[in-house]
Amino acid sequence: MDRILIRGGKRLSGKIAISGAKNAALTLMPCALLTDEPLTLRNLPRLADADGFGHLLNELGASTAIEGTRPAEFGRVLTVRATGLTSTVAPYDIVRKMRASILVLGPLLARAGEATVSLPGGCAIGNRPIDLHLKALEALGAEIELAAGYVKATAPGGRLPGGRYRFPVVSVGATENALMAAATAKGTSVLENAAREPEIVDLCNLLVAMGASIDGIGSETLTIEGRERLHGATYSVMPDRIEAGSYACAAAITGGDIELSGACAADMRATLDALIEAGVTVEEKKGGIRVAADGPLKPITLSTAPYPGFATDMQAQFMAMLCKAEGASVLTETIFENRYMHVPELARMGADIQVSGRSAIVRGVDRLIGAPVMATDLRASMSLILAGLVAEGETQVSRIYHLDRGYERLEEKLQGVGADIERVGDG
Ligand SMILES: CC(=O)N[C@H]1[C@@H](OP(=O)(O)OP(=O)(O)OC[C@H]2O[C@@H](n3ccc(=O)[nH]c3=O)[C@H](O)[C@@H]2O)O[C@H](CO)[C@@H](O)[C@@H]1O
Ligand SMILES: C=C(OP(=O)(O)O)C(=O)O
Repeated sequence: MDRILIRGGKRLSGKIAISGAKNAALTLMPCALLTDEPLTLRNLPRLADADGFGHLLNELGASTAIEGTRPAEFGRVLTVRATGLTSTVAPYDIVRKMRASILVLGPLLARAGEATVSLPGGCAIGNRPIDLHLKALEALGAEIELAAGYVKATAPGGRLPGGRYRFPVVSVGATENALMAAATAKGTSVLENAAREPEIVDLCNLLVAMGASIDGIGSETLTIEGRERLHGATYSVMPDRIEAGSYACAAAITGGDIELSGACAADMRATLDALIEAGVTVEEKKGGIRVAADGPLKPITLSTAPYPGFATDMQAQFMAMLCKAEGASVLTETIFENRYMHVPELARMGADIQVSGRSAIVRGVDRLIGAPVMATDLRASMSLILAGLVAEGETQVSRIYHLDRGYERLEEKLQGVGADIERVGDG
């Protein structure tokens, strides 16, 4: 299996092109199931998860064609044609590898009046239930049965009537499923306490481009007037705010100066505010964001929260960065119960982190030392890369398939700003 080797200690400077967002791409791709016309997505990131989602769409009978596969290109253009569906089943083997597969539930139900999707189960970062996805779909009129590890959802008479649902807690995935299901319902649907993440706004904008009627985009109340049918569209995936935030942490931890080209500051205020609080310079420029650090980092206190709060997907990277702050920081993870798996790996590199329940005290250390470490999930993996960039000696990160799910050509981008990093195989 491939590993990433990093020889730490280089100050990073230069420009990194930010890719299309994984978490947007994986909610835009299932929209192709809502129409028999082609859906073209530009700026699709070259990621294992986007490819995996393409396979799932193929499994359901949609064709997928990708352009822009020249190695030098970052964004790709994907066209999905779901002219006729041949299956409404998302099987266990696909769903267990990629949790985002659950996002075909709403669109299949809307398009075909039925969907059978494997229950995703837990994953390394926590339990991750889907009860709210199911409750929201029931409120829109779906009948739901659970059997043999699968959810079977049906729209009585073939089309959902639509309805009102108030989410008891903010759920990104459940809001996405409900939005897609409501887009072609017979009547009007109202989703209250909906997630407001920029990826939800991206989804709403695509649905509107396909002919949907959605009011309240970007707010916690979404009103969707169901349309008889949606049409095809051409749409660009938004820039990845988590990838941009991760490279911002790379600039900060190495005392570097990086321009994140294509990053959208408005989508990542909480991350930028936290960087500024940690003593990092953040400059919003036309077409990107410059992040630079020339003094010691300051300790900060952070708590993850739904958008516009500080993203859970940035917690691990900040934890690595704060290992180099002068003093003790406190991080609290409120979204997932088990998102501290990077802590023992960072400790192997000399980090001083004490976890107590949902909070972690990170005491800054003078030196991190390179070591063999193991990636456990996507953002945990990135925290190990960040620590490796500043550690003395060599860090070897194994199980990097996690990174390939969410960071397009990571080592190439980091090499481009001066990091000593490479991917090596076992052989
Ligand atoms: C609000 C939030 O930050 N969501 C994050 C979550 O989205 P993702 O869509 O995976 O998770 P949700 O937003 O649905 O989960 C938010 C919270 O609600 C709970 N829950 C969710 C669904 C459900 O049916 N029942 C239930 O109890 C979850 O356990 C969690 O505590 O992980 C993604 C990947 O890391 C992030 O990009 C999202 O920003
Ligand atoms: C955990 C993440 O993604 P997923 O929900 O695809 O596992 C993430 O993007 O940080």
